Amino acid sequence: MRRPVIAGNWKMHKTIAEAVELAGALKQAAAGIDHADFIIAPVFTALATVAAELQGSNLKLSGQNCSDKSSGAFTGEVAPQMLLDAGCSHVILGHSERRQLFGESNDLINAKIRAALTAGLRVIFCIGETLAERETGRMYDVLSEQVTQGLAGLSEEQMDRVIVAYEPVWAIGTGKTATSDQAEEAHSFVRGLIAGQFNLQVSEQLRILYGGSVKPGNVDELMARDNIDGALVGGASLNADDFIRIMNFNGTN
Ligand SMILES: O=C[C@H](O)COP(=O)(O)O
Repeated sequence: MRRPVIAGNWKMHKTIAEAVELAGALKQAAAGIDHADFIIAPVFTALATVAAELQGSNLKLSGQNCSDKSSGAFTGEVAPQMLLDAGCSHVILGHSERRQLFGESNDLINAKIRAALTAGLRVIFCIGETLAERETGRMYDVLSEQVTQGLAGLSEEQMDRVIVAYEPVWAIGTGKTATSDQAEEAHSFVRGLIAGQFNLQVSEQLRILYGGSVKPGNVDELMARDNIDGALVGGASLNADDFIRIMNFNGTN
């Protein structure tokens, strides 16, 4: 049985004060629920302050990105060790916005994943096809490349600290969610890839989250599917009521 994960990616939103207020509300809500792991990913500048707010909470803290280097003359970068230092247990890597807007390649994402795992972080590794890739029948090739190259060289022990998030790019921030059938099909394909690249046990233990316009109104249906182990939520994670409803999903698989 895989323990579900509900993660909120706050992207480039919220001041430190706003982040602490939202984290405080979520901390209170999370205290009463034990059916999943809960993770929030505020902006870098709010991490340490939010970490202090989350003391004693079952809500975990994540960075939204990190460098593949541990220190040095890399202006504007943040090392994995620095995320740990700020109170993070997780980091999101390979998000489609990083791939598309900042030109991150599968190789760079692989280097970041290795660096993050070596430092002791857990990784939420994002993959997903664009609409053009889906419509031209390249979806499976794209997912296959992202998984194979992104997770190249990782050990079984390291895979224990990796969560995959399948986020079809066409569903992110568009209000257009993949149907639960489309998501289940992609998740099942990804689990098969992991079985081939590692082994059956690693693939059975891997938690695969769905991301892309997850809302209070569709989370239960998604969470009810066999291969959907959680959600990576963008827009709806910025509102306490919406995210608390998502944390309280009803689906069973
Ligand atoms: O990381 C989260 C995803 O990009 C989903 O964002 P969204 O829920 O706003 O579609």
